[in-house]
Amino acid sequence: MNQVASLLHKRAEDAGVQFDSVCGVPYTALPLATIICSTKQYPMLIRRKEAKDYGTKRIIEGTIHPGDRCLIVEDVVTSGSSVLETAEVLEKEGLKITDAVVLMDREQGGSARLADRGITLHSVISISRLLDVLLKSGRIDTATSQNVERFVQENNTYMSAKKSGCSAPKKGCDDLGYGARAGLPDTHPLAARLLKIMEDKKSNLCVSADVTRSEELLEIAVTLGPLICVLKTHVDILQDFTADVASNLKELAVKHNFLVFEDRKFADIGNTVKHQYDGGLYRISSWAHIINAHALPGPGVLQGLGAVGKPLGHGCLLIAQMSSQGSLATGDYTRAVVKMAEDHSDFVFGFISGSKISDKPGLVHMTPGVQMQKGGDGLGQQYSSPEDVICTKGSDIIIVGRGILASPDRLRAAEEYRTAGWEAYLKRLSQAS
Ligand SMILES: O=c1ccn([C@@H]2O[C@H](COP(=O)(O)O)[C@@H](O)[C@H]2O)c(=O)[nH]1
Repeated sequence: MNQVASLLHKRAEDAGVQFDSVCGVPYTALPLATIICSTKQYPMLIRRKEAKDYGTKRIIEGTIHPGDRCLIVEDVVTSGSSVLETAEVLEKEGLKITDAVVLMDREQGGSARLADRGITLHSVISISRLLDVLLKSGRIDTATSQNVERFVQENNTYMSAKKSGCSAPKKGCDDLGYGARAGLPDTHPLAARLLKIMEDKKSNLCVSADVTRSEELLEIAVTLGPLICVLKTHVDILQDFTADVASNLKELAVKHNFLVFEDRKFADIGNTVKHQYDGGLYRISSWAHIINAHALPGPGVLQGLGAVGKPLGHGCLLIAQMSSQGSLATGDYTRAVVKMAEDHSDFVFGFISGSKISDKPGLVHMTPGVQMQKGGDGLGQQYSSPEDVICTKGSDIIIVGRGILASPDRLRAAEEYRTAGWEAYLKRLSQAS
């Protein structure tokens, strides 16, 4: 208890928090607040959960000086509601509550909810940092860490509270349809074009045309073109690529109104990726509307790619999460990618991610690892269903490869995925309204 109390005090001190008194959230944090006040000589306020029915009948014990700043102390924060309840009681007594300090932030929306109410949350440790430490020291395995990560992402109390309270279409709300998002002033022109295609074609299906012969690639574009919003390629797995393949693909994209996405996953310094995008055998920038990049090298990768792609009106997706088992793109890394995307919104228009990770309605989320049935491919790929990806996880586009390519009737399979993706989107809209 002494160690924890000392860490909490140090956290507040390091953050430069100014306060006149301390109040612990009942009950677990009461002894922590007591130790801080006793060792560091602060006046302590005690919040009763229920007023006594005799004596002073006060709900706050201690000497109250209206206008004083009181620091709230808590052990674990999930939704932030206990901290808020305590803050409300203290504020009614005229105290100012600007900061709270907590041992562990479970990163399920508490910090955002408190920030909405003008309270900054300072945590000694977050759940993602705790997972990193436990994983690195061999105390938990990767699967456990990923399960917890997924649970945290899927149980964000702030996002779901916002969802249920979202009545009118406004920026950041989940009930904005693809078409409405296309028309927002902050939406990147390429994202606007894509969202409009999706609305017009009633399709949030991207087919991943992972084939090794150009003829088959073009055949997929011809047959499935009318059903899809994006055709994704891995040009470097083609055995017989020529410049003609690229120009045929461009023509088919115009004819069937889809965008071409080369899944090149650039991940080098700016100067190198610039050449890889613009030159070489494939001259990717001359035919792909969309490319993607890892954020690992830092913003230089976007400077290099942007120097080529921006003048051409192209756009880039940042890889914030991966569908493969054991992926290291989680937690703090994913959050840093979201920040990088938001800081480079003149070129980055969305993410490769397993779920919706940014509330900015102009950003598009595309999710690979999709098949009708959950499962894997034995080589690390993990599959979720269209319903799960679009409706539950709030992503925008399903990326489907072998779920369609391995079918004896690719057209029928693509239509099934298009329908499943679109119905999941309509269900999401109806739940939000
Ligand atoms: O995290 C990622 C990023 C990219 N992919 C790519 O998507 C397709 C998926 O193909 P399936 O046949 O549907 O498994 C493939 O081109 C991957 O390179 C991904 O799967 N996961």
